[in-house]
Amino acid sequence: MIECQNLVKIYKVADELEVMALQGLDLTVDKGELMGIIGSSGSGKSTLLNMLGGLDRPSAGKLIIDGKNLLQMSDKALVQYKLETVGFVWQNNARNLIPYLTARQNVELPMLLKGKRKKEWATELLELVGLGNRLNNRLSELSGGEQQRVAIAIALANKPQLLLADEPTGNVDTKTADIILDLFRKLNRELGVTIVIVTHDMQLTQKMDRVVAIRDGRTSSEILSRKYFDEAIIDDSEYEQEHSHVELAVLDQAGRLQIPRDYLEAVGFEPENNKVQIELQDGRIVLLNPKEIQKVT
Ligand SMILES: Nc1ncnc2c1ncn2[C@@H]1O[C@H](COP(=O)(O)OP(=O)(O)OP(=O)(O)O)[C@@H](O)[C@H]1O
Repeated sequence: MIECQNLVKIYKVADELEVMALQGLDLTVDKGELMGIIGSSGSGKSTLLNMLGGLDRPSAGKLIIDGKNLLQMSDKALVQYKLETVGFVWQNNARNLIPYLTARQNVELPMLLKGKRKKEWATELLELVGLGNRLNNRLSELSGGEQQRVAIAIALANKPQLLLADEPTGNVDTKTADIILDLFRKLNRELGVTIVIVTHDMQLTQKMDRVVAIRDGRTSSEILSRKYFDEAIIDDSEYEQEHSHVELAVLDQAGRLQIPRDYLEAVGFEPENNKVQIELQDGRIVLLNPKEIQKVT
């Protein structure tokens, strides 16, 4: 569904000043997947989501979504892409919602923009997100969690292939966050829509099959649930353990590997020491701290 290769995004902030928000990011997402993206503040998560959603254009690299090349797309095709292929859910749902319209009218709005209002589909969607009894309530009469569910129904109004959510549970309490994530899982299962969720909530990531960590504008590691890992990589039921995850570091096409900082710290690698010794030992690649080797010899 999504193929990002060596994706670069450079923002010009002043005449001579540039920020490289994505620094050659690689990411593949399969059709029908529900996956999470995590990373510290400023790592490039929102930038990536904006690229995937066609809200902004990458500076370089490859970005193919649903067979469409987003780097070569005309402005007109991009407008069509945003309307038809992709749906967005934001942390601040005021971006999607009109308070004086009812829940159903809000869901009908993107359909009207595309050309045709479909009352039954709007009703069906609101039922699907658990708001069948709130169809005719104005948005201002709904709770924060309910409004977020309307926002999800709006994002699905034009039957997108891809649903993107940027911190969708950022403004709700833990219990509501849990309900919203369960809802994403249900929609993923029942509608088959591919879902990418940016979150900093590690509790939520426990419930996802695959989580990709971004550091400094690059994919640094992937955390896979054991179940997903077994199906995707090895077929060994010995590993069956629910809610247990494995972490995979990403090896890019040039053979570069990013090692999580906490791993380096745990074995005493210092940031200023930018070299490790690399050895092949019994079919394993072993990284050694050069300082330790000096001590031994
Ligand atoms: N429109 C912009 N103009 C200039 N710089 C930008 C712009 N948008 C983002 N950046 C910069 O790009 C980098 C990545 O920002 P981004 O918002 O993608 O990070 P993030 O991981 O989503 O952070 P957060 O979790 O705080 O939202 C940051 O250094 C940010 O300052």
